[in-house]
Amino acid sequence: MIDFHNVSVSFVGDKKALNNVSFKIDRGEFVYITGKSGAGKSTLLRLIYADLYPTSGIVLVGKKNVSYITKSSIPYLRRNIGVIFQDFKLLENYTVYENIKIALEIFYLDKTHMENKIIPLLHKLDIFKRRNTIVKKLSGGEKQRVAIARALINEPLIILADEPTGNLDPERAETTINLLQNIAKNGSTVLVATHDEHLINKFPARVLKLENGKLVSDTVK
Ligand SMILES: Nc1ncnc2c1ncn2[C@@H]1O[C@H](COP(=O)(O)OP(=O)(O)OP(=O)(O)O)[C@@H](O)[C@H]1O
Repeated sequence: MIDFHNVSVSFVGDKKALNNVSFKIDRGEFVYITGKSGAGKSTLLRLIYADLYPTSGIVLVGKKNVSYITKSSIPYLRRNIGVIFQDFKLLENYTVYENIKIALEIFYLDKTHMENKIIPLLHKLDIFKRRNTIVKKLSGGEKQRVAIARALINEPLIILADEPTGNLDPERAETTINLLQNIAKNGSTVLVATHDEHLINKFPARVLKLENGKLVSDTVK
């Protein structure tokens, strides 16, 4: 599903944000990406949703080489990828419900069909009561749960989560990882960038560890 061959990324000068990284992730795998701040976790995720191209090496997503994806076909790639961003990237002046609905609109569902998809997910993430609230009035933890709902609503083949539990209390963080692991069991491929060793130990899975842009270990906890 995701295949990195000797991938490097340089932004400026000689320093590499990713340095000769290779790994393969199969369909339905749940994988943590760990490493200190600046190790390259976000850069690795950005390559997968074609927000960035490798400086050298090959990134294959579902057998497609992302370096050859044209700007006009990026939306087709992203239809299959749900991204939970560190800074949420929600529409702050829209309600919780509208933020999730917009992500579904590309599928042209009727109103009832849409509600039948959105409402159970709002309950699952414990944000149903906030469905008509404008996003800018929400707490950080609530915004994070909306961002998670928006990423999951299309049932994408790949879910990329950059510190998805960073703003959540420990109990909600555990619920979220549990939810993401269950989604992987249903066939989606899930990558979670996190610093949180406690969560990794509590919900063990494959761990790719980055240090200064290098992949230093690939282990199953
Ligand atoms: N747009 C950019 N321009 C220049 N340098 C960048 C850019 N984005 C990232 N970097 C650099 O690349 C390296 C890797 O950054 P990246 O954001 O991938 O790390 P990270 O592991 O996700 O960190 P964090 O946990 O703090 O989000 C860092 O040295 C960072 O300063």
